[in-house]
Amino acid sequence: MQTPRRRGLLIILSSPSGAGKSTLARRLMQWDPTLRFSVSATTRQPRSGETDGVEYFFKTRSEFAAMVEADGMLEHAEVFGNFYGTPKGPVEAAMAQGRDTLFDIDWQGGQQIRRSSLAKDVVSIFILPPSIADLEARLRTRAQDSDEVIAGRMAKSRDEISHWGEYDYVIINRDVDAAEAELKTILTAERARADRQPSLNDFVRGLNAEFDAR
Ligand SMILES: Nc1nc2c(ncn2[C@@H]2O[C@H](COP(=O)(O)OP(=O)(O)O)[C@@H](O)[C@H]2O)c(=O)[nH]1
Ligand SMILES: Nc1ncnc2c1ncn2[C@@H]1O[C@H](COP(=O)(O)OP(=O)(O)O)[C@@H](O)[C@H]1O
Repeated sequence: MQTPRRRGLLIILSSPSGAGKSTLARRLMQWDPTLRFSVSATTRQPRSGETDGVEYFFKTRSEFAAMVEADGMLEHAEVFGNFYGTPKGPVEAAMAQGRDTLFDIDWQGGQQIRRSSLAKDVVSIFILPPSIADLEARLRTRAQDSDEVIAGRMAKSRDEISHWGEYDYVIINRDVDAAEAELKTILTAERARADRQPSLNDFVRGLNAEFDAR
């Protein structure tokens, strides 16, 4: 029988809207196709270019409520007047297979997962913009949201940023290539740490057997 692999890690990315989480998540997925992106359910309207089941599962409010009611969400929260949540089944399946999952969720979701029984498998990373002027410029150049929606996201960004200290790592996304490199370094180190655990357990079991035999 094969030695069981370690459980998959839960890699949580949070940031104020426009700081660059989706861009960095996309780059990380290209770098490592074995990484699984957690596709959230949301009640917000799709943006142009978004496909149901790829960026999000787009749901009506009643469909979303039914998923919560059926205990189908690992975490869920209201963000910018819409509901967002992480379907639980695929995360549990990936963890059991030893596959790491990447989450693009807000601080409320990050906090719920860190406070759950899965906390020890979490690696959490907060992405900061280099400045608030840059943050606003990025939301505008993304050109996906109306002025009103952008103003709403800017108004919430201070609150989101105030949670940076709850995360394991913080990356300032000044240059996107540098931020990507930092993210890969974090992931590589955290994986090495998680990977050695099963073999170390076996090794220390061996040392204890040696004690017992003395
Ligand atoms: N708690 C929680 N937050 C989510 C989830 N999915 C997305 N979000 C967050 O909801 C916020 C808005 O996401 P979105 O509408 O895609 O806008 P964007 O971040 O500006 O691209 C972001 O902070 C996301 O990280 C989820 O499943 N749970
Ligand atoms: N380091 C960076 N420098 C300049 N623009 C960036 C940088 N990182 C991301 N962007 C751009 O900023 C916009 C917002 O990024 P996005 O990844 O959609 O943010 P979020 O998912 O956090 O809302 C996008 O147009 C993206 O191409």
